[in-house]
Amino acid sequence: MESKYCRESRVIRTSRIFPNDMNNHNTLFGGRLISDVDQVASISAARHSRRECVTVSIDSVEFLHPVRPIDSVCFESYVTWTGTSSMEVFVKIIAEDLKSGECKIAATALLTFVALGQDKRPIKVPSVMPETEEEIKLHETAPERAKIRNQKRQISKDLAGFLTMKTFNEMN
Ligand SMILES: CCCCCCCCCCCCCCCC(=O)SCCNC(=O)CCNC(=O)[C@H](O)C(C)(C)COP(=O)(O)OP(=O)(O)OC[C@H]1O[C@@H](n2cnc3c(N)ncnc32)[C@H](O)[C@@H]1OP(=O)(O)O
Repeated sequence: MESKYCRESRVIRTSRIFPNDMNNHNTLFGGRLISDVDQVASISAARHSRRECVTVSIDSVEFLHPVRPIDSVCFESYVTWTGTSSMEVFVKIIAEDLKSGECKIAATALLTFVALGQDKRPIKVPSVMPETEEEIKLHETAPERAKIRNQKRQISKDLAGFLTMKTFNEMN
């Protein structure tokens, strides 16, 4: 299977902030930002695999600076690394003060998507060829993050096996 460059899965989307997107601190609501991150990242996963993709894990979201009503917000995402059917997607969120032009990295996120075949089961995806310094850094450090993800997944599975539906069943 052929490999693909990070730039082939790159998505860039810039938006304004509207009153409905704000929290009670008058800054961008974190949940709103995560929803947009998932949307943008899912397009990168689809561009890389040209398959239907599902989010299996939002691995990290770091809120570094609040986004204010005067800012525009730019999402940049691309696939950094792939396993067999899984793809790690990095998202960088840049806030631009539209009055002064000052730009800040407001947040970063890493997500994992899985490509599905016609049978809705995981299917193999192309590997990644990084080119820029940032892409190379993210690509080289990805196997270690994948190892941690798999450990966390096992812990979550073990916990799910232990959880009870008792309260839910009693209340419904
Ligand atoms: C081309 C265009 C088409 C257009 C078409 C139109 C459709 C337009 C739809 C738009 C869509 C928008 C995108 C929204 C995205 C959602 O909103 S998706 C909704 C939320 N997500 C879900 O519901 C996913 C639920 N999970 C699942 O269904 C199953 O876990 C899956 C994905 C089928 C995988 O099944 P499984 O039995 O767990 O498979 P398994 O072989 O164990 O693992 C497969 C891979 O997934 C990885 N993995 C699984 N779980 C995890 C986890 N929790 N953490 C990390 N890695 C994991 C494994 O490590 C493995 O990786 P590889 O070694 O293959 O690289």
